[in-house]
Parts: sequence; C-alpha cells; structure tokens
Amino acid sequence: MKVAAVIAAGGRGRRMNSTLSKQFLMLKGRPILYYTLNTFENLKEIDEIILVVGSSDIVYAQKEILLPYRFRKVKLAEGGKERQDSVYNGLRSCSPQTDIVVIHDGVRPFVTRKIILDSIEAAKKYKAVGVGVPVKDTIKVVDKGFILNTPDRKTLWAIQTPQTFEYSLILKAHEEARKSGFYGTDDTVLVERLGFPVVMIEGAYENIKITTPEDMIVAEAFLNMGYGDFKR
Ligand SMILES: Nc1ccn([C@@H]2O[C@H](COP(=O)(O)OP(=O)(O)OP(=O)(O)O)[C@@H](O)[C@H]2O)c(=O)n1
Ligand SMILES: C[C@](O)(CO)[C@H](O)COP(=O)(O)O
Repeated sequence: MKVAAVIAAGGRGRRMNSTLSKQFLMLKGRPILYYTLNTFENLKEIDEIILVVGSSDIVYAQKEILLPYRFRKVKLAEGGKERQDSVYNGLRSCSPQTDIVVIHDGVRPFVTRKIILDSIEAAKKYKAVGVGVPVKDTIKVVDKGFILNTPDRKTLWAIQTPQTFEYSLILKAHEEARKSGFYGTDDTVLVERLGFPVVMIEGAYENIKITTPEDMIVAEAFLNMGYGDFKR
C-alpha cells in the first residue's frame, strides 16, 4: 500500500500581514513548515511527500527548507491561485502507484503522528476521511446582521486537516469540481459533492491553523508546552 502526503503551502498568508509567506515564518528558530514536514518525514507509513508552494516561493523553499533540513521524502510542486488548485497540482505530482493520499495544511504544525495514522487507517476502510473537533461555541447562522437560526451544536464540528482519501477518489472529486467551476475551502466537500460518504474522526483542538498574528503567540506557547510530534 503506497501512501503519499500532499502538504498545501502555496498561499501567501495575507491575514498574517507579513512580507514573507507565513509558512516560512520562524517559531523558536525554525520555519513553521519545518515542524509540519518533520512529523510526516519521520512516519515510516508515508512513502512520499509533495510540498506545494507558490511559484515565487519555489527557490526559497529549496534553499531554506529542503536543503538545510534534508527532507529525504519531499518533492516540490507548484501551487495555484486557490488552495484547491494547489492541492490539485499536488495530487497530480503524486506517484501514479499511490493508493492513499493524506492532504494537510503546511500551517498546521501541531498535527500528531496518531492523527495522521488514524486517518490513514480510516481511509483504508472508508476511502474518505475528515479530521475535526466538535465546536465549543454555540454557532449562529447570520444574514444581513440578524440571526436566522441556531443549529444544534451536537451536530457541528470544525474541520481540520489532515483529510485522507483513496487516491483515485479524491483525484476524481477534484476533476469533477474543476469541470463545474466549484471551489470549496477544504477537500472533503469535493467528495461530499459526489454523494460519497465521508467519515469524520476526532483531531485535536491544538491542531490549529496558523492564520493571524495572534496564532503565532499561541503556537509558540504550544511549542513551549511540548505539543507536536516533530523532532525538537
Ligand atoms: N493558493 C493557495 C492558498 C492556500 N494554500 C495553503 O492552504 C493552507 C490553508 O490556507 P490559509 O490558512 O487560508 O492560507 P493562506 O491562503 O496563505 O492565507 P490567507 O487566506 O490569509 O492569505 C495554507 O497552508 C496555505 O499555504 C495553498 O496551498 N495554495
Ligand atoms: C482546509 C482547512 O484547513 C479546513 O479547516 C481550511 O478550510 C483551509 O483554510 P482557509 O482559511 O479556509 O482557506
């Protein structure tokens, strides 16, 4: 069984307001992407890693990530305009023998070995897997400044990555979405559109997506608390 990982790192991180793309920002002396890639690189269950970065970041990624940290399994692919385009390019760069693909955001460095392995095991059985956590807040549907309704919290989960799939299924889901011009903000929604059931497994509240400047402070605190499975 051949398992690939596609690490989406082709964004600019506009909400971070930094000149450097946020996935290259330093946390305790190492780039965010180092932590994410290190956890995947050290899993024997992962055969190859496709790191997708924007075209203007390819040289930087080679020089500042691949060379200094000697990631053996990582190959670079060029990103696209939206996250979905970047993931699609990553999927097309996977070895054609790939059976299962784990899609993960480069800016979620606190993913654990257990979450990745649980998602792979679930994908062997169910072919399409989302990782998420039950929401802690009460969520309101709001339109034009007024609350429309209050969905039952018991049914609401916040979706994270990894999202793990049978390779042929997720490739087909991306191709169908492209044909109809559909863009989603994650990958499970593309499989949902096919009418195929997607199983949800529990991730972790600390598996945050580093998005805005205050997330850097939280991430540094998590590092100090020993969260994450990367080599320190
Ligand atoms: N064209 C894009 C856009 C996003 N991503 C990646 O998708 C992940 C989650 O996206 P998000 O946090 O929204 O990142 P950005 O698009 O970089 O952030 P922003 O929306 O603030 O610009 C990130 O690892 C990001 O690099 C990508 O691979 N290609
Ligand atoms: C895929 C994702 O990480 C799920 O939470 C997220 O949707 C991608 O980032 P964005 O901020 O929604 O673009």
